[in-house]
Amino acid sequence: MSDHQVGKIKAAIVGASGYSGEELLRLLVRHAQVEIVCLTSRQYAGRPVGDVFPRFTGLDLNFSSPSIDEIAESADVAFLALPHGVAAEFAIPLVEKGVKVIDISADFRLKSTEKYLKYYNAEHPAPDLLKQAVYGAPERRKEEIKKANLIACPGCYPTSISLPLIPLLKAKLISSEGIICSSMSGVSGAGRKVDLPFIFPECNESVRPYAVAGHRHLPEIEQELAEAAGLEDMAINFIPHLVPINRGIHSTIIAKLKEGVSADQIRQVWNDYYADAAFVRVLPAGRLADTKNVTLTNFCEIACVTDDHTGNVILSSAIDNLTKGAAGQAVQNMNIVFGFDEKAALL
Ligand SMILES: NC(=O)C1=CN([C@@H]2O[C@H](COP(=O)(O)OP(=O)(O)OC[C@H]3O[C@@H](n4cnc5c(N)ncnc54)[C@H](OP(=O)(O)O)[C@@H]3O)[C@@H](O)[C@H]2O)C=CC1
Ligand SMILES: CC(=O)N[C@@H](CCC(=O)OP(=O)(O)O)C(=O)O
Repeated sequence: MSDHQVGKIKAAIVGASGYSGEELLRLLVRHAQVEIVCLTSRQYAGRPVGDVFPRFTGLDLNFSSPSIDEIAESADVAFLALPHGVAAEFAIPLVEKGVKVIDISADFRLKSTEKYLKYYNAEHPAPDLLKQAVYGAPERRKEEIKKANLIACPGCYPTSISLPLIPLLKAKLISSEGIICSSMSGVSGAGRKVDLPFIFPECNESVRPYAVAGHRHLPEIEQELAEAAGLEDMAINFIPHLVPINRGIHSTIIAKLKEGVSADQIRQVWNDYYADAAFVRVLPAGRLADTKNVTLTNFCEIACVTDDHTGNVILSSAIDNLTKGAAGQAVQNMNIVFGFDEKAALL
């Protein structure tokens, strides 16, 4: 048994004044084995957390300016809820100083630095560290996560798309060609900032696609699907939409079924693959995924309908972008790294 299993571990939330940071705080304050020692924000440094997030009024914690030395001195684990590019600047010294880093940004998700350059319009900020990073999908990388010093939490859209598709690609129930993913995200996915396209009158009463055929999550989704299919590369269509809800992602995925595969077989393969998964809910025939059933939870719901007319299967998945799509998955990863109950603070 490691020391961590007997006492509380000390956690820092770097970028605690954003939406993912707020969600990390919501989850970690109720974690019996975690003490929050540091919450960073440049704008709100010195202010009590309840000033910024009134729901935490009375919690005896203040924001502080981000300082790598202070984080390294006080914390066993640091959650990076920072913009991509900035996260790597913190990850490099923190990993070096022996802090476990759980990164919610996209900096360490892509194995290919060429793809990072193409989709993030920047040279990869830490190519050497990238080799150490483990893609933190608990349903398929638990053993690697246990040993990791740096975890790259999957993106929100990739989580909602990979969870239903990966078991079907592995079992070869669907073709790896011609997959179409149409996803809808709530506005909190864009972060806690004032930006014209995301203010209320611009998004309310509106449903709009964006970044079609070039969204930065496309290479991440393709990377994970190709690995499951045993291929070097894969190409899919991914069409994200912004919808006027605060939280939640729903993905509708269309794939060509292999001859004779039934919806019951798909559910059986999912149930087998996810038999030990704490947060994947396979829905029975007749039900489709609904964001309202996963809001403020770490669950991903998955469901399917086969279409005899086209020979396609239609998959439906739902997550909360801030929980399973960000902070919840990060806490799940922390639980695995430190040997806690994987569900701690998440049920
Ligand atoms: N929102 C979502 O649904 C999801 C977000 N993510 C990822 O998580 C990360 C955070 O996202 P989100 O919470 O939405 O973002 P927000 O914009 O809501 O918050 C960003 C946080 O980072 C801090 N910050 C920004 N720039 C710097 C900097 N240069 N140095 C130090 N701190 C900085 C901000 O605080 P301050 O300015 O006060 O310092 C704030 O606390 C991003 O990489 C995002 O892509 C991942 C999955 C889902
Ligand atoms: C609605 C919205 O804008 N969503 C964001 C994705 C959410 C996010 O922060 O993406 P990561 O998981 O990569 O961090 C976007 O499309 O860029």
